[in-house]
Amino acid sequence: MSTLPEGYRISPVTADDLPRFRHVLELGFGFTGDPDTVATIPFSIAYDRAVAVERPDGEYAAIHGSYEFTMPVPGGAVPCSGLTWVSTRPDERRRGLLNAMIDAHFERSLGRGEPVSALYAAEPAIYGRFGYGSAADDVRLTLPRRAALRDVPGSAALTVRLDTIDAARHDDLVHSLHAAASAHRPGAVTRSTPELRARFLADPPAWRNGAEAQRLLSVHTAEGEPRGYALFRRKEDWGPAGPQNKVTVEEVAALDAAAAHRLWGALLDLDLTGTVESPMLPVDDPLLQLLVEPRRATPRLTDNVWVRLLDLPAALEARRYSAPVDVVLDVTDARLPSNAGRWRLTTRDHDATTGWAASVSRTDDDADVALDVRELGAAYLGGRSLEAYARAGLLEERTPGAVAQTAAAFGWAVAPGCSWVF
Ligand SMILES: CC(=O)SCCNC(=O)CCNC(=O)[C@H](O)C(C)(C)COP(=O)(O)OP(=O)(O)OC[C@H]1O[C@@H](n2cnc3c(N)ncnc32)[C@H](O)[C@@H]1OP(=O)(O)O
Repeated sequence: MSTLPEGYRISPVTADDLPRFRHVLELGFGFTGDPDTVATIPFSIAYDRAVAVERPDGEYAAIHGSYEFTMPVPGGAVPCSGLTWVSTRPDERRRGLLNAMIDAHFERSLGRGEPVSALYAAEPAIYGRFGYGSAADDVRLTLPRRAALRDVPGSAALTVRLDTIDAARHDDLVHSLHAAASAHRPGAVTRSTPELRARFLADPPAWRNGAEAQRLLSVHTAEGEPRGYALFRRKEDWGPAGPQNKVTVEEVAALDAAAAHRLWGALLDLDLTGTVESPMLPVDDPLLQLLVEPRRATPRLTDNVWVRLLDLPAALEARRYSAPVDVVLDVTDARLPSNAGRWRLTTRDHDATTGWAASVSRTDDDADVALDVRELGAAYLGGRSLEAYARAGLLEERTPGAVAQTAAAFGWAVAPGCSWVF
C-alpha cells in the first residue's frame, strides 16, 4: 500500500469542487479551457466516481475519475471501471500521488463489484507497473482520394445522407448504432451515460482546429432504416496544384459489410480531397480487407485500451475461451496480493456461438505457466498471444506445451479495440 505525503488526503469531489478539479486537469495536461466552451460541455464523470488528492492548504494536488462501463470481452461482457482524467500538478510530481490514487481506484472499483479496469495511456510507460497490460492495438490509415475498394453485395442499394452534427438530434442514431456495432468486439465499450454521449458529439468551434463543423454521414436502407454512420470533418487546402483538402474521420460504425463499404466509398470520393485520415480502427477492420491496394494506405499502429484484472477469478470467468484448456497459472501481482498465487483454469460447457466457459479456483497443484497479472490483462481480450510473451521472456512455461495450449484458448476470432478515447 502506498502512502501520501504528510497532511495529504484522498478526498471525494462534489459539484462545488469542479473548478479546482478542472484546474488540476489543465495544469497536468498543459492546456487552458476556453470558458465559453467549458460552459457548454457536460462534466462526464459521476461525482461519486471522481477523486482528488487534497493538500493541507485545501488545494487539489492530483485528480482522477472513472467511468462505469460494461466491457465486451470474448463471448460475453464484464463490469469495468474505465480510469480517466488522471492528473498530478507538475509541482507535485513524483511524490507518490498517482501510486496512492491507483490504490484508491482499485479499492473503490472492487467495492463496486468491477472485476476489471481499463484505460487509455497518455504515455505507454506509465501503467505497466500497476499491472495494466496493453490489450489491443489500433491502426490509423492515410488513404489517397478514390482508393479503390472490393465490391460488397448490397452496398449500392444503401442511400447516403449528410448532416451537420447536432448532439441532441443525432444522439439516438449515433449511439444506438455504435452500441450495436460494438457489441461483439472485445474492449469496445460504449458511451454509457447521457453526459458522455453529449460530450462525444459536442463540436464547439474551439475544438475544430480550423476545420469545418463535424459532419455526420449515415447510410440507410430503402425503407429508411439506418445501418451505419461516419463522423468526419474537412480542412480546406488550396495549393498551386489545386485543392488538396484533408478529410479527418473520427469514427465509423457499421452494422454489416454493405454499410461499411457504402460509408467508406462515400468518404473516399469526396470532391476537392487530397487525403483521407481514418479513425482508430481495430486491426481486423473491414476497410483493411476491402482495400484493393492496401500498400497505398499508410498505416500507423498504436496501443489502444490497457486492461487490469482486479478480481482475477471473476474476470477470467466472465469471458469465454476459443479452445478447451486445463491449466494451472502461477500469477504474480505486487499491488493486489489477493490475485497472486496458483489458479486452475478449466474450460467447460462449450457453446457454438460463445465458445468455452471456464471455472477458475485456487489450487496447490504445480503450476504449468508462471506470469505476471500484467501479461494476463494484456491477453484478456484475446488480441495478444501468451506464446509471444513466452518468446519474449515475459512468462515462464513450466509444463512443455502448456503455453501453446493456453494461448490458443485465450485467443479470439475478433480483434479487440475501442473506437473512442475515454
Ligand atoms: C488514464 C489516464 O488518464 S492517462 C493520463 C495520465 N496523465 C498525464 O499524462 C498528465 C501529465 N502527467 C501527470 O499528471 C503525472 O506525471 C502522472 C499522473 C503521469 C504521474 O503522477 P505522479 O503523481 O508523478 O506519479 P507517482 O509519483 O505516483 O509515480 C508513479 C510511478 O510512475 C512513474 N511514472 C509516472 N509518470 C511516468 C511517465 N510519464 N513515464 C514513465 N514513468 C512514469 C514514476 O516514476 C513512479 O515510478 P515508481 O513507482 O517506480 O517510483
